[in-house]
Amino acid sequence: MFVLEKAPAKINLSLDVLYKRPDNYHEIEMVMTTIDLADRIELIGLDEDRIIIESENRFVPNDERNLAYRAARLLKTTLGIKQGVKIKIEKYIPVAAGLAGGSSDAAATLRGLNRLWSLGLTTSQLAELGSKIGSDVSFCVYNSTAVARGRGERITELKAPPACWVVLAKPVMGVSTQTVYQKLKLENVSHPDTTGMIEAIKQSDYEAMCERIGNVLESVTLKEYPEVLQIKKLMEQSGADAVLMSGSGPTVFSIVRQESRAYRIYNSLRGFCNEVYMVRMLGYHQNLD
Ligand SMILES: C[C@](O)(CO)[C@H](O)COP(=O)(O)OP(=O)(O)OC[C@H]1O[C@@H](n2ccc(N)nc2=O)[C@H](O)[C@@H]1O
Ligand SMILES: Nc1ncnc2c1ncn2[C@@H]1O[C@H](COP(=O)(O)OP(=O)(O)OP(=O)(O)O)[C@@H](O)[C@H]1O
Repeated sequence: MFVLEKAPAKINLSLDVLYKRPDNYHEIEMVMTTIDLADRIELIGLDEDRIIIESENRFVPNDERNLAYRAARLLKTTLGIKQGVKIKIEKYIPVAAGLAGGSSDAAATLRGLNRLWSLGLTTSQLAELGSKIGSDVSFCVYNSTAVARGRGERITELKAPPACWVVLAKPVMGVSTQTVYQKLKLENVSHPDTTGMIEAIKQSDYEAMCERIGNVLESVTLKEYPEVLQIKKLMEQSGADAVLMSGSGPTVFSIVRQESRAYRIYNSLRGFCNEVYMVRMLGYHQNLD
């Protein structure tokens, strides 16, 4: 028996940090959506009681450090499951990019094992389990558009954003999420209008969505890494409707309505950056231009 699951990347349309909590996490409020850039997860049932990770990507650990491994182990220990699983990860999402690749693999593993082992868990039960693996995993379990609060685990789903193209560029270095949060100085940041962003999505108001885009973590990463700032400026000059860094970075994305303009940005970035992608926000397959 085997099942296949798609594990899409996320982007943050807005990311606000409200305060630092006593547990050393930050209380956040962010609007996220999934994009059509996805890893492919294959789960193959094993009779023996073990978890095997297979991945060709040299940046992805194939032991218990892998978030997909942790997801399988968590389900097994929580529910006392004695069967094993081989988890094959075909990696397409860049690693340590601010696109929640590992979290999405963990979430896809939770969804897929729920099917493979006929566990009958609800999405909210899977999301609650996912929060024990990482702050972004709950959102990734829902696999849609949502507001995330708390440390990222309190999810309220939203309708899909207005149709558009997303061009992403990832500079070569990876960024440590923990270090970015540690270096954040909240007194110096301008906070995004989260309520306005939620309203723009509810109204399917593309212009308002573009105006309300914002990420307080840019104040750290753009300062520490001039390459990221340079990509952001290039995208702005190339005629994007909105440009933002995703998560703690270093990936920067442009939002554009017209396919022809998305291609222009994609082509102009390819000269500067090895990893450039042009995708749609998920859920839109027609009437884009
Ligand atoms: C930057 C984002 O990706 C935005 O979606 C998330 O906030 C981070 O999600 P994540 O990578 O799943 O985060 P975790 O693996 O839970 O935490 C990594 C580290 O980031 C910091 N962290 C994370 C989430 C949060 N709300 N406050 C934090 O301060 C903590 O130092 C933590 O040790
Ligand atoms: N399945 C996985 N895919 C990618 N990286 C993984 C995976 N499991 C564990 N990791 C480890 O997690 C680290 C961060 O990887 P990931 O691609 O999830 O970062 P990210 O996109 O910046 O995450 P986030 O946006 O949630 O902060 C990697 O350096 C890698 O060692």
